[in-house]
Amino acid sequence: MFDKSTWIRLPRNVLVGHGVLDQAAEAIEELHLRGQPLIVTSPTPYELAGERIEAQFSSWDEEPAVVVVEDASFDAIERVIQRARDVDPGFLIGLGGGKAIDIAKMASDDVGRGFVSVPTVASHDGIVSNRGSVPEEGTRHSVAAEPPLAVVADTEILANAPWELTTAGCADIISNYTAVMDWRLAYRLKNAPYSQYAAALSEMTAEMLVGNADSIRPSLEESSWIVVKALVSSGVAMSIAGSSRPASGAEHLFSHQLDQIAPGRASHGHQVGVGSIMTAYLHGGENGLWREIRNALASIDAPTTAAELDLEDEEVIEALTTAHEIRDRYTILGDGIDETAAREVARQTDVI
Ligand SMILES: NC(=O)C1=CN([C@@H]2O[C@H](COP(=O)(O)OP(=O)(O)OC[C@H]3O[C@@H](n4cnc5c(N)ncnc54)[C@H](OP(=O)(O)O)[C@@H]3O)[C@@H](O)[C@H]2O)C=CC1
Ligand SMILES: O=C(CO)COP(=O)(O)O
Ligand SMILES: [Zn+2]
Repeated sequence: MFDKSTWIRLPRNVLVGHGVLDQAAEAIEELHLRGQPLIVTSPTPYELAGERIEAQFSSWDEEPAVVVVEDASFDAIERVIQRARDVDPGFLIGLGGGKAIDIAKMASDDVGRGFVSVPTVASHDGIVSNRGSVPEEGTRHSVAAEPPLAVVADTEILANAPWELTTAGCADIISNYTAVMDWRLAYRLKNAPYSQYAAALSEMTAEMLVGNADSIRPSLEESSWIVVKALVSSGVAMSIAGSSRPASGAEHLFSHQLDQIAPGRASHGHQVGVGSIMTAYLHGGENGLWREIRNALASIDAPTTAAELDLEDEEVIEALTTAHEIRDRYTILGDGIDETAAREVARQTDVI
């Protein structure tokens, strides 16, 4: 068996636009995928788009099987894997937000079938990436998985999704600035594996999103288009790198730690956005990029303070001082930031 860890695996058909949901089966057929589809979804996306997807397979030999998951958990993945073993599908379709898509992604890996991502929210770059992430007992397990074979992102549906989910997706992209800074630091100081192409793509994606921030407005379909393209691009950067490094640095460690300290309080994207303000400050000090990041987040209505994340100041300090323990990934936090320094950075950046 060859070592596939260095292969670059990307989605082949990426459909982004108004009404493309109705082209899902065509995009799938074009990939020569055969057999019964297994749709993995959650309640709201199923209600919004389930019938339209199912109808497209009515002329196929076998109509789709459907499994609706309520929560993102290992139990839910196990249930989907069991269903997939019973159904023996040709491929899986993840229809929904990060919950349904991650579960479809991880189950498809387990049963050795491809999967197609049909996002109904643009909440983070997991909807197109080669990473799966499932919360369990207050922690989050981030694992390597296969990226989707195709992505079908209907901007009409995405534009009608709750605005906070779209701003979370934007913030996840804006955080690429600091992720790349951390990655370069780790490359220089620790000789961490580094890809110039992936870093440049990730940075450019954040720049383009910030450059288009004025066009990112609630219920404006163009906004969803800009955000999804950025999420796809970020996912591609991760696939080129073979890791989440281009899109996940200390700001993500901070967010993962918050998921343990204050589970369910704020979304992934919003947490990494605030983390990015503080880690940019640590990288650049007074005159750094942190103000630009904060202004970009504020301009798209994303949180920039602990209070806007519904967090106590002390929870932010605890997450900052313990974030380096989350995983073996060198960042600007080094082997840990002490409490006085954490308080200083959070105060200087107006996070607390
Ligand atoms: N792979 C990765 O790299 C990453 C993965 N994640 C994972 O992703 C998950 C979080 O993703 P997120 O997308 O926020 O969560 P969900 O999939 O839970 O979606 C968020 C909410 O939006 C609802 N919803 C979905 N689509 C629509 C729509 N079009 N209109 C109105 N409501 C809608 C869902 O309803 P309902 O529950 O009824 O279906 C849910 O209440 C977590 O499991 C997290 O661990 C997070 C970051 C990165
Ligand atoms: O959220 C991600 C990138 O935006 C994935 O990163 P992690 O590997 O830290 O879960
Ligand atoms: Zn992220």
